[in-house]
Amino acid sequence: MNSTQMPILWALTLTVVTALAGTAITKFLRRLSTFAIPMVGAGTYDINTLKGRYVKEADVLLREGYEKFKDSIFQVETPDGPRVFLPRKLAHELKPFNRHEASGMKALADRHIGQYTTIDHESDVMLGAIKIDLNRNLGNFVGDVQYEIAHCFKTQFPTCDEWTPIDLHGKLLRIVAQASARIFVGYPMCRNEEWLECSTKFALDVMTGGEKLKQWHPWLRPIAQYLVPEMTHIRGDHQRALELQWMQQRAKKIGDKSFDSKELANLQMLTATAAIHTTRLAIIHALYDLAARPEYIEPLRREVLDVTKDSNGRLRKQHLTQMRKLDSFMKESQRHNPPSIATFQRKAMIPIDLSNGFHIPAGTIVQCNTNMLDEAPAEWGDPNAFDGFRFYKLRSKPEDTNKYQFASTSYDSMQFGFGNDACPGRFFASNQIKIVLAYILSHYYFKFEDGIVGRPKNLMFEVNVLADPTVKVLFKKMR
Ligand code: HEM
Repeated sequence: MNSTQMPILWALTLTVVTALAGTAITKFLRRLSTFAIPMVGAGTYDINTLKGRYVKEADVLLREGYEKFKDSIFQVETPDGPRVFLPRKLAHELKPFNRHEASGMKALADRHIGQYTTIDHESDVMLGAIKIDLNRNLGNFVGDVQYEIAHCFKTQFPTCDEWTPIDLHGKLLRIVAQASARIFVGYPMCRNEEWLECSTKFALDVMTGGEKLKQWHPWLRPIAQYLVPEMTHIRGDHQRALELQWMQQRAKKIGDKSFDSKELANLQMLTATAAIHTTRLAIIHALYDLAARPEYIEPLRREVLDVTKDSNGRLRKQHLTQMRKLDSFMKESQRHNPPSIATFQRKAMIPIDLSNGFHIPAGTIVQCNTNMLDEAPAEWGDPNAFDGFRFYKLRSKPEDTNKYQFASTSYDSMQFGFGNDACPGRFFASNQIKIVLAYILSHYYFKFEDGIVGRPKNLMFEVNVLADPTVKVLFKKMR
């Protein structure tokens, strides 16, 4: 062997030894992170089958866990290691812990290796921007959002003079991104193609980049991140977001100097990401539910036209409040098609002891099994049926008129999470969804393309519920 080959040999040996040591340590840590609680499917399937099942059919797996272990804690094998699922009732016990003790953001960041994908943020600036700047001004935004949505339909949608198949996933991504940007970054930036592209692609880059980087051993990730193209895209997205102002203004207002402008740009991207994909998906689910149950279309159209009859179609905040049937339909659609079947995810930042004696060590991620439809209160009626006016009827009692709204969270409605750290953007989302649906109901007829019978089955990616992107809905403009 000559002298030039020696360093290569050493490097190779070192890499192999590092990888072997890393694997052994990972296995050891994995054993430590396994809890003395039942594992769904253990004894029936091998570990790889269980991981695969979690990716493709977590809904079936969690149902099995629920039926077998009912009110007890169980764990599920996932590609990231075992995950602890709490029965919904234990959400009450985690509620008193603040975000620095049980953090939803840290749970999300862990899932997508946020230290690399740049989503590891626990930020009062971002929450203030949403809870204060956005939520206190919702009424002022309605007109602008309606205008932007109308502009999008005119410029982005085909004319639909005849029945025209529409790829809702693509079209609504653009519409929701632009309508949200109208408020987040203002006009004319909301029509800036570069911003729209980076705010819509960021989430995908985070998810895909995170999954690719996870294939590398944790010790090699600091270097491997430069080999994953999505990571390069993420850095580019941040650079572009740097030009924007919203978060800078909020940080200035509260005198917070701990964030440099790069981090503020990151928060801007995070907010857009949290807003766009969730809102778009809720609209698609509602449209699929409407196309599958066309008997709801006319009553909802009537409601939209009735509440706006004195304003020439121009929407104001109180009109959205008056759309109670639409609100109910949206909530029922979300009950059947939640964004995730395991909301209320928290990473314990301190050790937490539950009343049943279960000890959650610091660093553990727990989540609640929140989508068992049959756990609904008896007064809600048949829990498994799709009743688009279920919540409209429940609100008819004077004392319940402000309950059961799309954006209300409760122990029985955890689709937006639960407690102090439930989704802060839900009121904004509720308005955006109503404005888009009201626009569609008052301008288009729509139905599924021929051959689609009933409600298309959703797809699962882990605990996330996705609407089938291959389904086309036909649109025809009203005359
Ligand atoms: C239909 C649309 C939406 C759905 C289904 C949704 C759902 C959720 C859920 C389930 C959570 C976790 C809550 C918890 O763990 O308790 C969450 C958190 C969050 N959402 Fe939303 N969301 C939506 C729209 C939005 C919008 C429009 C924004 C921004 C304007 C937004 C910003 C956030 C943020 C910043 C958090 C983290 C909150 C925290 O850690 O305290 N979301 N969302």
